Amino acid sequence: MHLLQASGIRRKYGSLQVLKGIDLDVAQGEVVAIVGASGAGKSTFLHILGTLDRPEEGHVFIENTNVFTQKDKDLARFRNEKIGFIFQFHNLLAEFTALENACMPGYIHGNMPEREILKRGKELLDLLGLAHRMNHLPSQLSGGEQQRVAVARALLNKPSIVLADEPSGNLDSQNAVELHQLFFRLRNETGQTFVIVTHNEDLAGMADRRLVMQDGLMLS
Ligand SMILES: Nc1ncnc2c1ncn2[C@@H]1O[C@H](COP(=O)(O)OP(=O)(O)OP(=O)(O)O)[C@@H](O)[C@H]1O
Repeated sequence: MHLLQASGIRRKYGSLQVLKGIDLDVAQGEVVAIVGASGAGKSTFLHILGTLDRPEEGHVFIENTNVFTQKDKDLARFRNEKIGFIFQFHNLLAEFTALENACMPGYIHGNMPEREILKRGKELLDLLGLAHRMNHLPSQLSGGEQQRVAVARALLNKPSIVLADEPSGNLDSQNAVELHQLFFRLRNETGQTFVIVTHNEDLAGMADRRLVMQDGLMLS
């Protein structure tokens, strides 16, 4: 059984058929990269995998849950618990420290005692080489450090899967390489599963599978 199974995903905006029937199976512990020309539909597909958007047709199963049969409220809870997101622009909250930002999904989730949330946040920031930056505000961190805080935030609730959309798109090449290595380290050490949309061919080449999207279809 796959960790994630998407089948027959179709989505249109107005008369534009952006996704034309896409299937994707992802195994536990896999790192899958999706590449393709601008406008191919990669972000639209990733948003659907992340339950941020609903398809017109098709199904997504994550850990055996048929996600879109859930009501919006249940889906929001499921998303917070099971899915970690990393975007090109990290969207850290400017008035909160690195630690507070990393802990945010734990506070939203509301199931873990605060002590445990803080413990997990500190452990993750430590793992990501940010032990000495926990009490800094985002504005006091470099771009690479900010993106690593976003990675810690994505991992806080121990998600089943992390979805990343151009995660290194805003980083210089050195920081990009470090971030990419971090993904594989997390996979190797914790079995974390990733689906990553990227234009970065070095990252795509390192992935277990490099899939190509074109005009709303998955080519390989
Ligand atoms: N909310 C929206 N309303 C209307 N059209 C949209 C919307 N979101 C995306 N589109 C269109 O859908 C198509 C696919 O967009 P998408 O962002 O999924 O592509 P992409 O492959 O991720 O591109 P890029 O590599 O440039 O990020 C594009 O033609 C885009 O203009």
